[in-house]
Order: sequence, then C-alpha cells, then structure tokens
Amino acid sequence: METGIACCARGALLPNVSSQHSTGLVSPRSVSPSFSSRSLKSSSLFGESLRIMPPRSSLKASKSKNSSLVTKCEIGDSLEEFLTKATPDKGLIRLMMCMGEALRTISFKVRTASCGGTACVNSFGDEQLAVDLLANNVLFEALKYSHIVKYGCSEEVPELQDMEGPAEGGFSVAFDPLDGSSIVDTNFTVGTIFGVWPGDKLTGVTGRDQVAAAMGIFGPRTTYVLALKDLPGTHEFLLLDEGKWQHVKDTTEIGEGKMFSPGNLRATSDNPDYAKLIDYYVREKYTLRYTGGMVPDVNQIIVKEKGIFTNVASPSAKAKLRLLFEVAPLGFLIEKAGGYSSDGNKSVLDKVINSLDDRTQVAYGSKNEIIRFEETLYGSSRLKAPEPVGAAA
Ligand SMILES: O=C(COP(=O)(O)O)[C@@H](O)[C@H](O)[C@H](O)[C@H](O)COP(=O)(O)O
Repeated sequence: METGIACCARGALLPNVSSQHSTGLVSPRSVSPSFSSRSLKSSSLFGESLRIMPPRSSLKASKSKNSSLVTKCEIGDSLEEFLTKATPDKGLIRLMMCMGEALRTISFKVRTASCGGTACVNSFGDEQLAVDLLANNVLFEALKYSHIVKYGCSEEVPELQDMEGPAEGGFSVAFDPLDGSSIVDTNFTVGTIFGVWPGDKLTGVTGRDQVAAAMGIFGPRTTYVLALKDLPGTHEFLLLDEGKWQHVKDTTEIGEGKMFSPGNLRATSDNPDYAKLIDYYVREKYTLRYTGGMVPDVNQIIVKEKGIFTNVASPSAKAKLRLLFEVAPLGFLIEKAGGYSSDGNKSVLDKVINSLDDRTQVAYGSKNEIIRFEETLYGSSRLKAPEPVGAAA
C-alpha cells in the first residue's frame, strides 16, 4: 500500500494519541502504518462481542468495461481491504483512508467535549476550540496529508482553500465538518458530511459528478458510511474499540416502509402542500423518527432501508440546507443505496451547483415516497408511478 496512506495512519492527525490511549478508547496500535493487521486483539473487557466476525457476505462491484474492476467486497473487511478491492484509484483510496482517520479523531473529540452556554469545546494541542471548528481543522489537515486534493471547501467558511494537491488526476472536496453542532450538548447523534469531485471544480458541477461521498456518524456507535461512483451500494464501517474501521453493512435497496423525518416543519404554516403531505403521514400512521440532525435522520433511511426525510421551504421558512456541503453528498449516498432524492422536480444530483452557498429544499427516500413527495408538492412526478401513491388528491 502506498506510503501516503501510512502517513495519515501514523496519527499525524492525532496529536493527543497518548491521552486517547489512556482512556482505552483508541489504541496507538490501531494506527499501524500498514492498516493491515488482521487480528482484532484488544485488552478491553467488553470488546469481545465486537470481534465476532459477522457472516461474510459479498457484493460485486459494477460490471465495468474493464473487467479488472469487478471486485468482491466482503463484510468483515477492514476499510483498507474494502477500498483496495473496490477501486483501482490509489489516490481515491488514500483520500478515503485519510478522511477515515479524521473521522476517528473527530469522534473522540466530540465524545470528550465539554459543553456549556453557547458552545462545546475540546482541547487540541494547546488550544481550546469549539468542536465544530476543531472538526473543521482536522478535516483540512486530512485533505492536505492525502496529497491528492486540489481544493478543500468547508461549510464553516465557504471559500476554496488550496490543499496543494494536483488538479489533474486529483480531487476537490466539500464538507460540513460537524452537522448538528448545536445538538452536541444534548448528546444527540451528529455527523460529518463530505463529497469528492474530480479535478479542481466545486461550482459549475452537479452532485452526479461526485466520485465519492461519505458521512461520519458520531452516536452510540461511530460509523463511516461511504459510496464510490463505480461501486454499487452504500457501505457502512463500524469503528471498533481499537480504532479500526470494519465493514459491517451494504445497502443496495431502499424499500417501502412507514417512517418519516419531517425537517423545517414550521414551513407547513404557509405551505399548504407540505401540510397536506405531513397530514398524510400522520393519517397513514407513519412512525416519526426525527432528531433534527440531518446526518442521523438521513442515515436511518440507509440503515433501515426504508423511510422518507423532508426539508421543505415556504415563503416564511426559506430553504437552509446547502447543496454543495450537505444535500448533494447525502443525495449521492442515498441514490447509491438504491433510494431517490428530489428538490420537488428533479434529483438533487442533477442540480447544477452555481455558487458555494446554493441552498435547496430536499427529500430523500424510497421511490414511492419521492413520487408522493413530488406529486403532493407539484402535482406530478418525473418518476411515473405505476399506480397512485396517495396524498396528492
Ligand atoms: O443544518 C443542520 C444542522 O445545523 P447545525 O446544528 O448548525 O450544524 C441540519 O442538521 C438541519 O438543521 C436538520 O437536518 C433539520 O432538517 C433542520 O430542520 P428543523 O429541525 O426544522 O430546524
């Protein structure tokens, strides 16, 4: 494996590695240069259940013109094993490994943040930093260490930052460092979102141009959920107690099931069509599953393989979710998982990103849920339902 990955893996992003070790949360052994340790040894008392390997299943990568791209990614693989089978692109592997390292660091920092008043802070080197700013710094550091990223751009400061990697053959990455930073104190699940575009452009492109997207989910479990352009499905990795990412789930289909997550519900006061949609969910006895954090609310659709997330605008409650940093990467993850996305008329992956700050309303879910969403809001759906799905009449 390339030394660039090892460079990230040695803990360059983890200046407090020894203090993490003392907590027993993350062992320095977990940041071995090769990422290749197959034995999942640990001294933790209750860690044994994590080391029972689930049944090995496999997923074939897309049937590409290049038959060497047909790979077998197995449940139980480490992140590095998975990525090596999933793509021949060494630069992309290195980037996704470096981002995994950053997510591991952010997870620890979120978990140990002290919260009070207006912000949750943690120590990073000699500084006390709010956790969202800390996550921001860690991610920029990871992008630089990857040596394959030309521009990085964060929702915190939406301006292109030169990461000094190549434009030709390299990538540009947009990220929301800590979505849900305002609910860290309440101990709700929060997350990082990022999208990877080829080359040096983050505007004048669409979500469909992404070569990869991912989210880090910091809840009772820490997971790294990613999708790659040339690989079917969306793939979940669990952070084990020794710091290793283990492949635990593939999602390739989002089916039907009555579960809803209604964002920007205040818009129902002056958007009667959104009110009609919500009434439908209640009337049909859908289960409400909503945290107010977009990452866990969208992730549950991928994990449960059903449901609908909506964030609809109205004249008094404008769209606030950003296309580049949140909506397009999550759209990529949902659509690779076999789901659908919509801004009301089209897939969010077909929306041209005109400016770094573009905002949009959005829904993610199963096919029938997105048909219902489009029909209820705009009278028809481009997805052409085989039979009526309800709520629009
Ligand atoms: O942008 C988000 C969180 O912002 P922040 O806490 O400042 O990082 C998203 O997680 C959305 O706020 C969220 O998913 C939700 O859709 C917002 O709607 P609402 O619950 O109605 O405020």
